[in-house]
Amino acid sequence: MAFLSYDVLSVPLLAYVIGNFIYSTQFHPLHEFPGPVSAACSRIPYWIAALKGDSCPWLVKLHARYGPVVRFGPNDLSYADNGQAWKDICGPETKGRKENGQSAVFFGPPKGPVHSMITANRSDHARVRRVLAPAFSERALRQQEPLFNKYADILVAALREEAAANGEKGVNLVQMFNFCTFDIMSDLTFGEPLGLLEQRQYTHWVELIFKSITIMPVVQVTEYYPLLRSILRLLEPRWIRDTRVAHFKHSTDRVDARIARGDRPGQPDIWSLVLAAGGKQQGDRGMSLDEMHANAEVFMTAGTETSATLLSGLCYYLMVNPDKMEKITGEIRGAFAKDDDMSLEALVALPYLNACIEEALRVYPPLPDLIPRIIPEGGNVILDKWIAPGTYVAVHHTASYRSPANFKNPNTFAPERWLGDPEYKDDQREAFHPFQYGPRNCLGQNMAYHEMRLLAAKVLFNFDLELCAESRNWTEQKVFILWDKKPLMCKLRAVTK
Ligand code: HEM
Repeated sequence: MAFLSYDVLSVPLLAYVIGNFIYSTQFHPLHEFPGPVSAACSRIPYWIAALKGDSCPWLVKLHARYGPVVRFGPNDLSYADNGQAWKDICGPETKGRKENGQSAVFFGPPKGPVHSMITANRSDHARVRRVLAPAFSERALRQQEPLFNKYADILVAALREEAAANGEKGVNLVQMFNFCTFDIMSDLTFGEPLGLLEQRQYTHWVELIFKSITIMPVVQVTEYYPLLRSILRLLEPRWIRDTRVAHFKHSTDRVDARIARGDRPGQPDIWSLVLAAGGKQQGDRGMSLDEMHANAEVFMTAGTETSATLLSGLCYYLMVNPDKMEKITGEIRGAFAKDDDMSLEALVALPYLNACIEEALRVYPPLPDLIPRIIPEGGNVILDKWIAPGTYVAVHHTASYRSPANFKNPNTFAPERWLGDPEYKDDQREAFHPFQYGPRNCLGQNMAYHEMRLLAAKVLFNFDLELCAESRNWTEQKVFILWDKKPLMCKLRAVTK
């Protein structure tokens, strides 16, 4: 009897496996694209890598083996070409071509009643982006300069205290940069800091932001399989739902309080610039209060950890490349007599600082993996090949930036490649888009550059940095959408001027 039931179950299962194998590898619209057979038949190999935090090196290896286009799941293509794929995948809608959509599976369901700009449909995205743009313009950044300076100075003072208190034990730079970028963004989004630099510890709310990012692959698995999603939603313990609601409410309450308080004279934040430009109108010219809530959450995740990651990576690569460290500190310390001289404008003019930031974005991009788009109805052409609707397509950041076909000596930290060094004349710069490409690229890109220049310059102006032995292999990290960063321990010695 047991033998019979075994047969009853195993025969259809075997038929499914064989049928799926034949369809996936011979008849599926993507069957001609190279990649592992197991990945063509099932998304499970990708999920295993993603859940272990290994999807990034897994995809880099697949590109090294199969070339610039890899089929890494039944409906999934990853690209690492010399730049055209960015245009074909993330470029704007044109007359004959629809925009590829954002993936709801990748980003998960909205936290509140409406979508943030990240997952909004094309027309809502364009409207919200237009409304928010004045708060991220060069003009706005100049008005916000005193705020950036204030936190940069608090960071330097906090580092001085930590260095004095910890001596040879070292200071965790990852944490200090996170404290600073969260304080800055909270001031810009809620009109008040979180006080992290002051208290030198994360609040529960910030810890939950980090946790919600690391569980993203789990959310993605459940979003990918609708039945699994429905079952898990039914089984979800009440406390998880309550925590999610409370977390979102924490930021909506803060936005509401900020709006009720009104503007702080002479201290423009994001909302004062948006509201001054007529932002909070209903209809097609403004954004609703729900949208303000949803996008405040985005600013607090997209605009904090990313810049802190780059700054940590930059310091690490400089510490392990003493010749580059000497050049950059020479440039910064030679250009300014005192901290107050470091204006955002003056820092734009430092070539080596800017080249080091660019190179750190290449070797340690804050979003190292891929952000997929979905091919819309009717299909789209990518790299001269028609791709069927419903396919997930993405450019892989790390595979593109570490490809020897795109960058000479790809694993070497060489800021000189951004300064016209003839050795790097054949580098494929069009492949490099750490802030993504097209109408949904990073809205905060200019802000990020100014912030990173300022914080890097202030730290390197005031301190000599030395890597602690325990952080020697710091870049060996897992990736759960973002780098799962270990502490970056380093000894700081105040520079005497
Ligand atoms: C080194 C620092 C940063 C990096 C590498 C970075 C990277 C990115 C990337 C790759 C995207 C595209 C995501 C997608 O395809 O959906 C993005 C979007 C975005 N980023 Fe950044 N970002 C950084 C800093 C910032 C900062 C400081 C802000 C300020 C608030 C910010 C705000 C945003 C926003 C609002 C979006 C969504 C744009 C849209 O959907 O139109 N980012 N960022």
